Amino acid sequence: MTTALLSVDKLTRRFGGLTAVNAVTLDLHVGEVHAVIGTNGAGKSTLINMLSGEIEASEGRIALDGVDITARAQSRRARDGVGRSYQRTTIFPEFSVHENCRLAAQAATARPWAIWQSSQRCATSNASADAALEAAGLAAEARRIAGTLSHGAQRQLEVAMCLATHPRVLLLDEPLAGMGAEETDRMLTLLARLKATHAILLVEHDMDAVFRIADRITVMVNGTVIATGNPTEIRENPEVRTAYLGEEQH
Ligand SMILES: Nc1ncnc2c1ncn2[C@@H]1O[C@H](COP(=O)(O)OP(=O)(O)OP(=O)(O)O)[C@@H](O)[C@H]1O
Repeated sequence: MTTALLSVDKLTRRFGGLTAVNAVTLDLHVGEVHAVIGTNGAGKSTLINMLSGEIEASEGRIALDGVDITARAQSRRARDGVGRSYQRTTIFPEFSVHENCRLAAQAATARPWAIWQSSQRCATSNASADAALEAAGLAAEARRIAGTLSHGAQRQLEVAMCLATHPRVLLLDEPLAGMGAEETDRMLTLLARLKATHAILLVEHDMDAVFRIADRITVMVNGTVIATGNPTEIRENPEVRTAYLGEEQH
């Protein structure tokens, strides 16, 4: 097993009297898709929001490459290589596919005001956008207006926008939501390719897809991890079957 790229140790988040995430510990490795599953309100989005830096942890530690980043702001974490996608689509529909990626690349730089420079002069951002679209399988759509893409291709574009920021860790919040079978297949193929060079955390409700793509699965119930293991271990775990998969314990 490789050394973890992102280590999460006893991460906790309270909202008043509610403990949304309770002492969660997990590791993300390059070469692995690590899925986090759980029923509605289990704390999955809150966990991702803490890892990306959108909300602060109440307790616990997040380390990237062994360096404590718990107190770092979201913008700094993004520059350090922690990228995320969102549950809802965040593209600019009236801009081209390429422009969306270029803007994402520029926004992630240490000089965000460069966003006002002529796009032609932003050679680095253009190159990042080209590479991200290639990696996400969208190079042929670069000139299309983003809003005219299919729903599945728009979710692919969101992954491309994330890739344009040169992340090493990908935090993906329900990337398969609303997708048909063919679009799901395309996204899973993309994730299988990306995991060779990234550590991927996948929050997803589509259990068929999770069990197809995940190398490791963490199961959360009411903010607490009740099991972590490979798909076979999780499928056979009696506690998981009772608490989450809705089956009686035999
Ligand atoms: N900003 C907030 N203020 C108060 N409570 C919150 C806040 N954000 C989340 N919660 C609560 O924390 C708990 C965990 O929510 P969270 O959205 O992380 O769950 P989830 O597993 O992502 O659910 P879903 O699958 O429905 O997206 C829920 O009880 C939710 O109501």
